[in-house]
Amino acid sequence: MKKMIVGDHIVKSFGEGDEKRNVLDGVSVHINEGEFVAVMGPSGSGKSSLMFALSGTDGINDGKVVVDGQDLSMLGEKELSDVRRTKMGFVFQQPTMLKNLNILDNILLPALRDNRKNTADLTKKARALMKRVGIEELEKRDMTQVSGGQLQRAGICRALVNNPRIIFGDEPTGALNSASAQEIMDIFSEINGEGTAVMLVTHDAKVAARTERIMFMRDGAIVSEMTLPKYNGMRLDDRVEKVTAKMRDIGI
Ligand SMILES: Nc1ncnc2c1ncn2[C@@H]1O[C@H](COP(=O)(O)OP(=O)(O)OP(=O)(O)O)[C@@H](O)[C@H]1O
Repeated sequence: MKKMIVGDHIVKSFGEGDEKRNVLDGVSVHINEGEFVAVMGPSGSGKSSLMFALSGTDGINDGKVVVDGQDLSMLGEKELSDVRRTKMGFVFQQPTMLKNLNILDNILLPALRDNRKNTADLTKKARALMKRVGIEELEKRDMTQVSGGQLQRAGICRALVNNPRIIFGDEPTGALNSASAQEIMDIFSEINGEGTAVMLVTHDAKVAARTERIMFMRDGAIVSEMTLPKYNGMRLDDRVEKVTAKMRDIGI
């Protein structure tokens, strides 16, 4: 399997002098093309920092991150932002959307910054995505007129509109009730089934149990990993039990 992203001895630190602390302490990790992975671990263990490092969102202090053979530290700001815009999509716990724009325009906003793309084509793509995730009726509403689950669906459309090769999700179901969370996970599974890699940071064993590889972090390091067969919609409870047993074993 081809590696899409490789992190090699990543060190990320905050603070100066005696206060200096490594939040990523020499982490080596990879994500394969089309893979579905989760990162779990206690609060403050470095999960989001790892995601920000692997996506080139944040610089690192040592080690390197290579995306499709390109060492991110060798790229200028413009090239780095091109890599992020063309290859990556981002979904957060609370989608940040502008209040004065409707849902459709919010979905289109980041993509339209890339003026090489045609607005009509992008709009068509955005509408197709909205239909697919079941929010096609909502394009004229603003973010205060939709539910949390609908807003997150819009966030996923926004992340997908540029056809990324990987979606990074930082607690994408964290603000949702459990039924909406599972529906959002159905969408991630579908996207992944079409070949897009997905990396989710989550506290929720039910979310992680949908993926095929889980990395467990503690104190800025990956302390354990488990793999699961691709989820086929069956026996989620058994998978969740395996994940929680592993968490108990390693004490997180
Ligand atoms: N900008 C920053 N300045 C200083 N410390 C930071 C900064 N960003 C993160 N940290 C610290 O780095 C550590 C790791 O944070 P990170 O957000 O990666 O953890 P996490 O595992 O994602 O936590 P959570 O599950 O609570 O989101 C934490 O101790 C956090 O306080």
